Amino acid sequence: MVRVAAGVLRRADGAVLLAQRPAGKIAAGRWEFPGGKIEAGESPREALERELAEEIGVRVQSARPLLCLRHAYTERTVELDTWLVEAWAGQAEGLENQALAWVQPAEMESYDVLEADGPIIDALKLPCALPITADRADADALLADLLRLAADGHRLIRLRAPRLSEEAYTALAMQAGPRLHALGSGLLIDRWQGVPAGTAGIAGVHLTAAAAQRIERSALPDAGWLFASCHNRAELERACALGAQALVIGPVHATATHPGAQILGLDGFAQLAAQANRPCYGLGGLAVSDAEAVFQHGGQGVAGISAYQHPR
Ligand SMILES: Nc1nc2c([nH]c(=O)n2[C@H]2C[C@H](O)[C@@H](COP(=O)(O)OP(=O)(O)OP(=O)(O)O)O2)c(=O)[nH]1
Ligand SMILES: [Mg+2]
Repeated sequence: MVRVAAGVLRRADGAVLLAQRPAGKIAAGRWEFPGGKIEAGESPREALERELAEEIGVRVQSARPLLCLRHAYTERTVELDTWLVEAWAGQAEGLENQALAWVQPAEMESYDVLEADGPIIDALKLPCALPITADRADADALLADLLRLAADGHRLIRLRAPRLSEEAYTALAMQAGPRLHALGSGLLIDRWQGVPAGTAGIAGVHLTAAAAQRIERSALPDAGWLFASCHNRAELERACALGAQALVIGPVHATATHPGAQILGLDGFAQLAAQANRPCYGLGGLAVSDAEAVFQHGGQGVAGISAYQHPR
């Protein structure tokens, strides 16, 4: 297995740096995040700093883990340890004659990026915060919660409302979606069958672990995000087999909402996330201020109900 460290330089406007692999290397002409093989005795972070200096002439000033994933190409398996770099010194230039491009994550479809990088692009498109609605029986109160979360700047909100009937849930999703969309936000819903495809503000589907067990892949919508919850290795494998693009893994810590559940701890979370090869949110007893610890354990960010109940 080839271990690789790669850096995602991200500017304040959200654009990230892609480099085109130069002639003479494997997959020449395809786009990638600058980086290269980790040498013997080097940590991933050291390799990142060396590769970015060698390939694009920048000195890393601050970086945090973004996503670590494995991908099997036909001749080799790579482990890509990617880092989000938001502060660096120097102007990026292609020191190995590679073309460079600053690209918004939403516009990467027009670049022929290496196959392994799909989940990295997902990680860049997805927010770090995933608020989940509190367990309420009143649809109007849920709508007010959704609008407040969107006004707080949340781009993606999980509508969890097990106490609503199927009808009430569907009506709420169809009413809230367009209003959230107008605020730059969107919903992940778990009862989508009655919601017309293409409804504004419906960003995707979230499968509970129980739903992921029983659903057929062919019953899933073919547009939008697919998220799934998991609590252990078997559920994680099921979610990945269904093609979930992002996972919500928990409980990381004890929570009042799910007493009696098997607590993973941050280390248990990290072990599962390391198997996932896609963005993973930690859920359960985490606060917004735990995001950094979640990043350090290989996660995308913090999912939660109480974490986001007060304005940030
Ligand atoms: N840098 C980088 N490599 C990637 C990405 N995605 C991906 O599959 N890879 C693969 C391609 C290569 O097989 C491997 C990186 O090796 P490399 O050829 O860039 O290694 P290097 O910079 O040390 O170059 P070399 O001197 O050994 O040729 O990882 C990516 O986004 N960035
Ligand atoms: Mg390289």
